Amino acid sequence: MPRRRLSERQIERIRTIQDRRRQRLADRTEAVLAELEEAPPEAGTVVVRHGANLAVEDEAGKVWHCLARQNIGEPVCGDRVVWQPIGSGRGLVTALMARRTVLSRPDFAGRDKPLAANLDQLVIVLAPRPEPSPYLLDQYLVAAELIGVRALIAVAKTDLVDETERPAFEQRFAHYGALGYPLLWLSLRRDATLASLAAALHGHTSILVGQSGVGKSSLVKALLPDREIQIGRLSAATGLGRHTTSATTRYRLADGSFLIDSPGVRSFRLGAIDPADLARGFRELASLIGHCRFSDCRHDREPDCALKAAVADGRVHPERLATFLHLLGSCR
Ligand SMILES: Nc1nc2c(ncn2[C@@H]2O[C@H](COP(=O)(O)OP(=O)(O)OP(=O)(O)O)[C@@H](O)[C@H]2O)c(=O)[nH]1
Ligand SMILES: [Zn+2]
Repeated sequence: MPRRRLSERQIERIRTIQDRRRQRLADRTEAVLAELEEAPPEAGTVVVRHGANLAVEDEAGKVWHCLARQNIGEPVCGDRVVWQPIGSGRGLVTALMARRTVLSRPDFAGRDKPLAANLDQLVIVLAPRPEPSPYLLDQYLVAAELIGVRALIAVAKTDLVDETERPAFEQRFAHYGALGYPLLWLSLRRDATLASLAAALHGHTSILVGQSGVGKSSLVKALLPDREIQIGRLSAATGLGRHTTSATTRYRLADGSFLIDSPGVRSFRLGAIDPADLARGFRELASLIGHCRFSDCRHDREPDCALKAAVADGRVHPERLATFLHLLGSCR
């Protein structure tokens, strides 16, 4: 079919429509820019991210629905940002401040993907059931050491242990206390106030991690009785909807401390790490590395191994060395 040429009049009309559109866009951009110039940049914290949308809390505690400028990197929950209001309760994030700490998880392609920033405490939850795994606990501790955050061991559901078995059960974790990791014994059945845990969270931005079934959700529920209200406030301020609740979110605890919650992060595992980094992850081993007779000691059957000597005289718990060697094996 031959192509029909547009008449002069039709072309003129299309031009006019395009011009008008262009003008409207220019006016709007100018209005946004004018407002940007008027409103000084402010600091804020990302409470939750949903795709390109961010809920940013300003220094006065008000939440703004923001978009981020494209060239500034990817802000995540907990990030400190510079932003400016751009009218109708919305804001534009113009810069990402340096992160003090960041918790990442490898994505499907094995690349580290940041999940939460600026947290300062990892609360590792375990329980009598499911059976605690020292190997998993050590991996979380290594992660905390490498990220540079405090680690706290919270043993939940302790009511499941008989009084007679209790000393032996507690003894299994005593060496972690000796390493300087605080140990908390919790039971929602016996003491739902969680006073000791609340005290340990005071002044920190914490995150709960641990294997499925140890009671993390129950602890979060008890710590955040107003979680639904906080979610409602966030979605009202941002219009992002309640489906954002499955995203990593920073909640405010009763005393003003923060708890970052994300179902996905709760069971994160240690990603691939460098052997040198691995040694930094074990407090008691870091200073022993390099003191074996052989520089390439595998800490296995070699004579004069500093690590095995430390286990033999009780300075290092055998389970800790076993985890270290197991993880070292997977580094190679
Ligand atoms: N006996 C006892 N059971 C508890 C306690 N706290 C939680 N539970 C139970 O333990 C089970 C697991 O608790 P959750 O809070 O769902 O565990 P979770 O770690 O969040 O599990 P995932 O969501 O799979 O990661 C539930 O049946 C809880 O009711 C407690 O203090 N004592
Ligand atoms: Zn050695």
